[in-house]
Amino acid sequence: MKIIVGSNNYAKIDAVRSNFSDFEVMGMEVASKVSSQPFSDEETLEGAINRARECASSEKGSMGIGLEGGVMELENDLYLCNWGALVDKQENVFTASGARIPLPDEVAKDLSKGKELGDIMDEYAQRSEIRQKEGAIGIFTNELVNRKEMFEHVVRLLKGQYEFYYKNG
Ligand SMILES: O=P(O)(O)OP(=O)(O)OP(=O)(O)OC[C@H]1O[C@@H](n2cnc3c(O)ncnc32)[C@H](O)[C@@H]1O
Ligand SMILES: [Mg+2]
Repeated sequence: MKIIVGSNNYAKIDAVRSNFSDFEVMGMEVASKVSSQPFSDEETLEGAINRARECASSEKGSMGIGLEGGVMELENDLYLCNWGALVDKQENVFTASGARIPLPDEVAKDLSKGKELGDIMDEYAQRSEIRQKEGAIGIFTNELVNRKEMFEHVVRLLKGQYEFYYKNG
């Protein structure tokens, strides 16, 4: 069976591949239909679902997975937040969220000026393409948890719910 991931970001595609080794997994750029930098759980989740739906409907018989990164405000801090959605061939939608950590004030300040986190992180850490590699979560956890690992956990939560649903059908 085929799984289409709504992104060309390696951190996302590899997170799906490592959980679905017996599936054909491919990435595809789709519209999240939310802002490129989501600013709440609701918006981030919506982006993940939109991506998954578009992937699933792009090819009959395939499953779609959408993974979306965003930030959300809590107790005067901005937290990294991540959401995933899996849409199966019957159009059932499964959702799960990922780990969250607070962002330093200077990063939060740049975000509120309208910059995208991916760009802020490259500037902050003087590296390139952090979004496809360790991610902000990797930088701020001393690389104990990188972006692929974080998404792997989200994908496992999606896969597990999908399996549970069909087992208990
Ligand atoms: O190509 P797509 O799939 O859109 O991948 P992306 O890296 O842009 O990722 P998202 O759209 O899911 O995330 C929204 C924004 O937040 C950034 N972002 C989110 N989590 C991040 C992380 O852990 N490290 C670096 N950037 C992150 C990301 O680069 C975007 O600017
Ligand atoms: Mg993006």
